[in-house]
Amino acid sequence: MSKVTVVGAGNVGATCADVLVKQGIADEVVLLDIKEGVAEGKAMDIMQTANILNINTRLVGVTNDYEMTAGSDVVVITSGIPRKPGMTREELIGVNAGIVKSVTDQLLKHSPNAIIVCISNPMDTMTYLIHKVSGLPKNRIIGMGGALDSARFKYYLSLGLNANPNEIEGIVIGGHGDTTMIPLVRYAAYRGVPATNYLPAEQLAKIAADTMVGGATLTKLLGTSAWYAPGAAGAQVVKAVLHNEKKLISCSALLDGEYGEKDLCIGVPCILGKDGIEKIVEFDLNDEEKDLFHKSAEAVHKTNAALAGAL
Ligand SMILES: NC(=O)C1=CN([C@@H]2O[C@H](COP(=O)(O)OP(=O)(O)OC[C@H]3O[C@@H](n4cnc5c(N)ncnc54)[C@H](O)[C@@H]3O)[C@@H](O)[C@H]2O)C=CC1
Ligand SMILES: O=C([O-])CC(=O)C(=O)O
Repeated sequence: MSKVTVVGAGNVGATCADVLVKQGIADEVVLLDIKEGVAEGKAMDIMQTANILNINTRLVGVTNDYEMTAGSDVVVITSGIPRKPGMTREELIGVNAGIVKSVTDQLLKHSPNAIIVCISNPMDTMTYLIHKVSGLPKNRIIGMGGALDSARFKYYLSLGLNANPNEIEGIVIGGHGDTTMIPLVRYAAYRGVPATNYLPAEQLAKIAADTMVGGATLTKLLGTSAWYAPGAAGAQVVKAVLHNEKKLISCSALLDGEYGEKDLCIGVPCILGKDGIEKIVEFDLNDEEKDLFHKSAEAVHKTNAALAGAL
């Protein structure tokens, strides 16, 4: 029996729970929110599709009842405020650090062996905060950002190539921020053939730039940040762990010398399996990519410094 808890029954959390249930990724899912009745209502609505869609997963919604989350194999943290148009993710740190810290403490009391997936923003810094407050081994804390950013990169590449997104390779590393993401254009490919063979450099540069501000673009259109792809990307990470898939997915991981950086969480290619982050894969970066990675790491360190009060 596999059990997953999703904290935060807002746009991202409810979508993640919905995908977990509809794809039958876990046997049991608990959706928890602090707002009275919201998680119960969303769980009820989702479960009323059970007969229509032939769902076998059991989903329950609870208001702040951590006893119900006990024994979870994976816990997903989406609680916290989203940004509004014109804001950066980093501006959310003041409110979200306190929420993420208290949620982590309560989750681990009831599921001491769980693998944690952090989605709340600013995600790299919230993932780092979870390391600091929990002291868990580094394989057990996964930041979800690169999975989404890579999906957006492949989406924009598919538009440029006029191709099926499922036949495209693309990965984004670095921080999950408007200016810190690094779409690795050199490694983008269509059916194994480098995208650089098909598209001119200026068009690839535009695809990379659109990917970097992918979240901001949606926030401007929607008035709040996106949820369908973020929720699905969260579920993709949960699935890789629960099903021991050994998939390579870009995730925010605690670095200890990899890519020449340490003491921060930032997006890098990770092999995900039953132990969480089972391996960090070091891609061969050229000088320009290395420089971008170090600049991205510097920016993430700077955001982490603002955590001082919360630790
Ligand atoms: N890492 C990523 O790729 C992405 C991260 N995000 C982030 O995810 C977070 C959630 O976004 P949305 O779902 O759109 O926001 P939302 O406002 O729709 O939902 C957040 C939920 O968290 C709940 N909450 C607040 N404090 C809580 C607590 N202490 N315990 C339990 N629940 C609590 C709220 O009641 C609310 O229902 C934001 O910080 C957003 O920036 C969003 C999209 C992608
Ligand atoms: O843009 C935001 O604030 C939410 C997020 O992280 C994303 O959609 O990439």
